[in-house]
Amino acid sequence: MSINILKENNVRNNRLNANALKKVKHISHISHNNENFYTYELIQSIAKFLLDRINIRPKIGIICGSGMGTIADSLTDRHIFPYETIPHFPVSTVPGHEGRLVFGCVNGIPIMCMQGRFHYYEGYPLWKCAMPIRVMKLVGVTHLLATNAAGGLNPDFEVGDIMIIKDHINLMGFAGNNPLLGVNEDRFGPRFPPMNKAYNKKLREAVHGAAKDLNMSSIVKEGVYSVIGGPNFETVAELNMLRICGVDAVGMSTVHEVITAHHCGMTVIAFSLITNKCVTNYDDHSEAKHSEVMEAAAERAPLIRSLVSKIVSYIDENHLICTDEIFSP
Ligand SMILES: O=P(O)(O)O[C@H]1O[C@H](CO)[C@@H](O)[C@H]1O
Ligand SMILES: Nc1nc2[nH]cnc2c(=O)[nH]1
Repeated sequence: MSINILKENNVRNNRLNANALKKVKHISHISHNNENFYTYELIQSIAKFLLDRINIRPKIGIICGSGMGTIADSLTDRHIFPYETIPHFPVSTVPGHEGRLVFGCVNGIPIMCMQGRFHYYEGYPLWKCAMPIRVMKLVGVTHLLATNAAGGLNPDFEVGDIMIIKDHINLMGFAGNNPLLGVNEDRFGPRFPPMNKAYNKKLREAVHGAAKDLNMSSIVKEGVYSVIGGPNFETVAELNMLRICGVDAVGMSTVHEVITAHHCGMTVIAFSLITNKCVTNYDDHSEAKHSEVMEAAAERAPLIRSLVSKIVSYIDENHLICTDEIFSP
């Protein structure tokens, strides 16, 4: 090929790339649901809105699962933001999710707590459900503690057990639905984040240690969580399929938050409260009910608060000094 043809090809390619980039720039603000993605600057403005109104600078974020809002109620020196008062925030629509961001302290350690999370089945795309995690990141949070209520699929699990999540199966991701959809924002993290170390091993061990101190080791298990989109609970056949795939507990949340947190370099620990045993045979006439999920959560509330308090102290004592991973916007 002559030098001239090569030059012409280069010019044409550059023009095509420029056009493609323009297009991508245009669509980068449009989601599959034809709504705006949150830009980095918008998330920054939400973080600033919050930081301008509080005195503490939390490094630990907590998400309260269904019926576990008392974790937030037990914080001291609270500053509460109902979601509807925060610019660009979605609102909570699920019973057992109060819908407030609560800043406060556990054992004197500053915390940013979501008293109520967002679920896909509420009609929000996953990137919107997970947006508060990015707000946490820009507020300065380095460690995320996510809790949820889940159905126990492992036959050894009982109602009231706590399952430390060691891994997940992102069923919604299999179908192409992911909180990281859209043009990647490099200031948060890489386009293709690995997920094999999403649930921090050291913190998982620390939770076992905390459970031992609290004399509750017999109810603390470890396992794989899987997310379905909801809002219906699973069929018998679906549950049997999930069990064959190695799932120990099933729910409708958390995975989008964990992916988003891990993507932006946060250290993650998560646990499920087993609020019901999954119905895996046709002769069992019991049915999953949200009211029972909430009752089981209320019953375990004091133990969960004690466990959370121990985990927070552990993170404070052992992890926050390690600042090399901390991201600066
Ligand atoms: O995962 P969290 O928010 O704890 O809630 C769980 O409980 C609800 C069903 O009872 C679903 O939303 C499920 O995901
Ligand atoms: N998907 C799902 N979510 C839950 N949340 C609490 N229990 C359950 C359950 O059995 N299935």
